[in-house]
Amino acid sequence: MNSPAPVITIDGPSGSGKGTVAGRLANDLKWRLLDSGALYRLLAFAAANHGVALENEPLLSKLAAHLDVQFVGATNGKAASIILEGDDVTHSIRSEQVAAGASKVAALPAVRAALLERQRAFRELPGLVADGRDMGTVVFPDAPLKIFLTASAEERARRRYLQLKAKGDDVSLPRLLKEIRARDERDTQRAIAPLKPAADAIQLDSTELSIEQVLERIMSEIALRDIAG
Ligand SMILES: Nc1ncnc2c1ncn2[C@@H]1O[C@H](COP(=O)(O)OP(=O)(O)O)[C@@H](O)[C@H]1O
Ligand SMILES: Nc1ccn([C@H]2C[C@H](O)[C@@H](COP(=O)(O)OP(=O)(O)O)O2)c(=O)n1
Repeated sequence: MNSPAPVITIDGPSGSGKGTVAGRLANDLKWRLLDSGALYRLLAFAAANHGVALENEPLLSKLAAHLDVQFVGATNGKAASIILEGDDVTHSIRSEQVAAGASKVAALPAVRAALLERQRAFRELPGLVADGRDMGTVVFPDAPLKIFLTASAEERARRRYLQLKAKGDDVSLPRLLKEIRARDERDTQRAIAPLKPAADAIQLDSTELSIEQVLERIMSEIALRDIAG
């Protein structure tokens, strides 16, 4: 039997650098990229469009199963654009309001079940880099390399502040810190697939590391395991 495509999972809380690092790795390795958080964001966004309450588990899981989404130009690195039901939502799903909604719908077991196979379908040769909360624990438990990326809440809020400000958003640092803490709490305390490191994950605290230093550490783990050809 052929062995499955290798997967590198990068899990961790908001602002730890998962998306940036996953995108860079996928680009360098020429592997596929799964931004699993985008799926939960898209669902929260679609729910708002269709007037579906964020607590309505049966309807949300139906919506999740039939989510009409295209990741355009996503051969490697980040998707150039994300199209939901024909509309370009690449930027609109990145607000903290949508993120809070994503964190709410993500706590519903039927929603997670509806999105599971869609996520696993991203696993293709030569390999996949997957970022999220439960990539190493639930979606790809057999991944040969699992990273759990963290940073202090203050540093993560500071990074998000700079990121949103650079986009021209009207943001407040104390409010972002509060929102990040609320999301951390919801994501770590939920009963299903909570945010936590897999038993075999390598934990990296990026508070005092640059993006390049985080990448170097991960590249050395890849080399140790000989998983990227
Ligand atoms: N190690 C780091 N040092 C400084 N800034 C970082 C670091 N990692 C990521 N960033 C920046 O922080 C912001 C959030 O990073 P992102 O990758 O979106 O985090 P996540 O996907 O974990 O929420 C981005 O603007 C990114 O450039
Ligand atoms: N694998 C995943 C990915 C995201 N989620 C949920 C929980 C998160 O707070 C939201 C948004 O995730 P996303 O990774 O886009 O958020 P950040 O970029 O880290 O701020 O979705 C999840 O439950 N499981």
